[in-house]
Amino acid sequence: MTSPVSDSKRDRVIIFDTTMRDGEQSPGASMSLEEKLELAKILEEMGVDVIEAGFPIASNGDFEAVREVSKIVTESTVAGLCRAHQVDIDRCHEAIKHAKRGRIHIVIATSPLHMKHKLQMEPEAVLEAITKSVGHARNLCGDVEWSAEDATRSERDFLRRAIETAIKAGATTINLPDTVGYTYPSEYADLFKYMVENVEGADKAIFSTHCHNDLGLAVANSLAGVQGGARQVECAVNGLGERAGNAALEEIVMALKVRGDQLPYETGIVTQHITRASRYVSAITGFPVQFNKAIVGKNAFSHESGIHQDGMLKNRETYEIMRPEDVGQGATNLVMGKHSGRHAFREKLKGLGYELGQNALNEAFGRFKDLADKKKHVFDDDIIALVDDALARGSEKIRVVRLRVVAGTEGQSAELTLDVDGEVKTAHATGDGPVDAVFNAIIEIVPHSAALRLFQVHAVTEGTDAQAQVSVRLEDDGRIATGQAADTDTLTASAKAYVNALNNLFSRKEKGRPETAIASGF
Ligand SMILES: CC(=O)SCCNC(=O)CCNC(=O)[C@H](O)C(C)(C)COP(=O)(O)OP(=O)(O)OC[C@H]1O[C@@H](n2cnc3c(N)ncnc32)[C@H](O)[C@@H]1OP(=O)(O)O
Ligand SMILES: CC(C)C(=O)C(=O)O
Repeated sequence: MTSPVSDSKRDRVIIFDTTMRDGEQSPGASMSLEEKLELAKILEEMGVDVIEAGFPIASNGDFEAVREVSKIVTESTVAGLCRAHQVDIDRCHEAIKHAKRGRIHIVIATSPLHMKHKLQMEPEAVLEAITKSVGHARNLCGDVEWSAEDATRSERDFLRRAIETAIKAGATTINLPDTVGYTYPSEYADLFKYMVENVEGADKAIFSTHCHNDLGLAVANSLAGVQGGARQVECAVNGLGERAGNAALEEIVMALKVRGDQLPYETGIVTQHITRASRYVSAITGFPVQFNKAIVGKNAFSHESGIHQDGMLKNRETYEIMRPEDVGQGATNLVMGKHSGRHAFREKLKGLGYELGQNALNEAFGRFKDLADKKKHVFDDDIIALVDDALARGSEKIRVVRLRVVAGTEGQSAELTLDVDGEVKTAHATGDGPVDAVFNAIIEIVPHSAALRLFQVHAVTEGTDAQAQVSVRLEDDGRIATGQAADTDTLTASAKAYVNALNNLFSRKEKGRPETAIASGF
């Protein structure tokens, strides 16, 4: 007979990870033996209490995975799943017998629908199968979990009898799965409360949740189950699982940690390992983690809006209810984009080594907003390029005002407007290619004898929307001047770089300096 579960066990929630069993039931999420062994190590290090490593009767591969995981795991309990069949249980026992702590997990359905159509068994025969299977398992292993498949669509009184039968036969954990993700939080909480209060022998077992996400309620339902008296939660990393998945381990754990005022139960999870586990599972299954996924998504701790960024800079708790470091996500990320404000921009520049005065900051901020309107991602390198560009442009006499280029198979021409010492001038030119046409237009507006010695383009960042960074070198009478510019439009960047080089050349001439001048410090 099992003994009552101690009070200390009821103060904590046991985390039962089923990524390798239910998670692997997701079509396309198969994992190799090596991957499962590595995952088992990660889960153990993370402090998972029970690792369900497979369904040993399902295949030799599953058997081997449960057996090998059992051999290497020493802290966590290793469980294998079985139907209420002796052959399944014996095979499972064979696999977990190497574990320091092994668990046999038996499932059989208790809902009228499943019993009638799937099992084709009378309810009384199901009760008999529970007695036989759980009793057999208990003779082999001291830790037996029994699951009432489709518990949430089962008749309450029959479910109560089935649970009592399982406990009487020696089950130490009673799992009430919401197999098809059908239940509601209040209903699920009430189911546990009712069973904990009414099942004879309830104090001899730990009650457990196992929720599927068909209605997106898996995590909410699991927490409601805990509210109702469950002290084990079955879940999977990244919410992997059959169909729409299982309750996500990381969400359950952090909801318990962050809102201990609502559910004052500890877990043994070292939360700093959560992101590593998530990334590993995503890598081996090939299932990407959506950007806005709670806890482990790329954007979970990223802030782009100016008002939020300003709040974060003043006090991070304004917009973060947990710290990214606590889940192994690194630092908070203030993403620079079109919704960012001056506070965040100034902070970003400080981080990049720039301290600008108010006017220069405003000028750079205006250019940044224009860039962010054009470009989906503004990277640090983009900001460096535009600030350097703005600094370089500070003292120039010639400025690009407008550029229009026609390119393609019909020929190339450029219509360019420059501000030359306050006078706005426009020229129209053709050329051998659009860049040549742009440079010819500049020469038409500002006639000069300098020769083009270098024209170089490279992308500041990746992607077709990347800024082009253009370098131009001009030589006139032994004087060399270089100009650089960056823009999402390569031709605009080319015009600005050329004009920048001209400004430098003229400035050198005025100062009588023959040496090389490099306009901006990229
Ligand atoms: C809710 C869950 O996630 S439960 C776990 C689901 N996971 C899996 O099914 C993955 C592993 N499964 C498998 O590899 C295979 O289904 C096996 C090896 C278990 C069984 O394969 P097969 O013997 O070919 O049977 P098949 O899968 O076609 O049908 C299932 C049989 O098990 C019976 N069965 C289903 N659940 C149970 C159960 N919990 N206890 C006893 N019998 C059950 C069915 O009634 C059916 O019996 P029948 O052949 O007499 O009609
Ligand atoms: C085996 C059980 C726990 C299950 O996966 C379910 O009912 O969803």
